[in-house]
Amino acid sequence: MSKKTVASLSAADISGKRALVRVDFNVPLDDQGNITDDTRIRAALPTIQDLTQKGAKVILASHFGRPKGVDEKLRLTPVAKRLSELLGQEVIKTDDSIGDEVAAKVATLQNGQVLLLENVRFYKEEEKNDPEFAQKLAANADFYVNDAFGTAHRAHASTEGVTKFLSPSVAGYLVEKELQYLQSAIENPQRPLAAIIGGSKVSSKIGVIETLLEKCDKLIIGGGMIFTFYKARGLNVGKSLVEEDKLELAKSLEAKAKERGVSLLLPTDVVLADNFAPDANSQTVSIENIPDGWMGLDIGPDSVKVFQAALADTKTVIWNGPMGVFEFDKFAAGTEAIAHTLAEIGKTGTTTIIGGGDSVAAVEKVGLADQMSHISTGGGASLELLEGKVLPGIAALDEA
Ligand SMILES: Nc1ncnc2c1ncn2[C@@H]1O[C@H](COP(=O)(O)OP(=O)(O)OP(=O)(O)O)[C@@H](O)[C@H]1O
Ligand SMILES: O=C(O)[C@H](O)COP(=O)(O)O
Repeated sequence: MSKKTVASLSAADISGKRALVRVDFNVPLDDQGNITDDTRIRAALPTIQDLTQKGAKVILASHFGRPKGVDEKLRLTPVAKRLSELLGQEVIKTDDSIGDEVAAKVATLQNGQVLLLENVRFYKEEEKNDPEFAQKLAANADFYVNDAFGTAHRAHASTEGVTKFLSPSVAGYLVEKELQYLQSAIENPQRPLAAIIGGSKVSSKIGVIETLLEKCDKLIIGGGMIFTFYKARGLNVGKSLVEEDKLELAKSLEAKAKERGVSLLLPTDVVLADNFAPDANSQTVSIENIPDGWMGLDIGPDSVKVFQAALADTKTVIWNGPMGVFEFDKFAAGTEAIAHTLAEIGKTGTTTIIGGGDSVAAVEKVGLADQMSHISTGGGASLELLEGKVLPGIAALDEA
């Protein structure tokens, strides 16, 4: 990575200095307000601990959800509690992200102490990347660290704007690791490189499919988007999810794959449901035999075998998006089989990268997260990086 990193800052550089650290603590909560997955909090620990060990005063900033103004349900209080447990030290929490209360608490910070600001999105200025708001955030700190990979694709005040007011502005360990895996997978991969793209709609994955067609040797497609490809081939898809306005696009992607010599694989069979429900009646058919009135919610066992064979000799695999509606147990087998396949080929040295969002949830559901080479903490951010886009939160950091 060509960006300056937190690792390059010595204790002599930062002891006693105030670090504004942007993290992504946008974690899921249950109905009672309990954190159901603290992965993103744990992922920020190396940076926080490095800074505290070097004697910096750490001021953490994060968004939480998409509030419109102050929202009591979207305060970062449960996050502060969890972070205190994980760090084994008290995390001071403020009720605001700027202003007098914050300044007063920051003034009392000792070297190595950690403070968490309130949800920065309580101010609409955050998402507008308002320079005045960015300046107010920066006012409490001496330098800036961005470790919020999951929000690096947003040009917001706390991810981009603050860098204009703080120096140095450096990347944290999580950002460094995410870039190292995701960038090298597309720029300099061990080949053969396979990409597995799933999820609901082709429209949300066009950019990534187009970029990956330029880079990978094999492209495996699953999830709801397969039916747009089938319909474009003239097959009956029953009442499966189809984007009628993307039929031509599906045809052109298949043509492009052929032209480039990329092997584009679609499922050969699908698991159908009579309605979109966890207890729907189901049947497995080959893709030529989808009857009217049924919808495809998973890839079938034959497809799994075909995909496994295609993946067997790969050296790098990038996976983004589930193969089916894995939230319903009855339609989770295809996604789970792919997770197991990746765990298997990982044992023989293949680099396996899971690109955020629902595919991560699926890998965690089957307990295979620790068997993957890299699990991204960013859904949208990892997708944009794989699309070859510049992430504003990274671009704004100092060059190494
Ligand atoms: N055959 C299908 N029909 C309808 N929905 C499907 C089908 N297959 C998968 N899905 C749904 O697609 C959704 C995931 O799609 P999405 O494009 O958001 O994936 P993702 O990129 O992994 O997630 P994220 O957007 O969180 O990063 C899941 O909720 C899943 O139920
Ligand atoms: O969960 C995420 O993908 C990130 O925290 C970014 O959140 P956002 O999509 O609301 O900007």
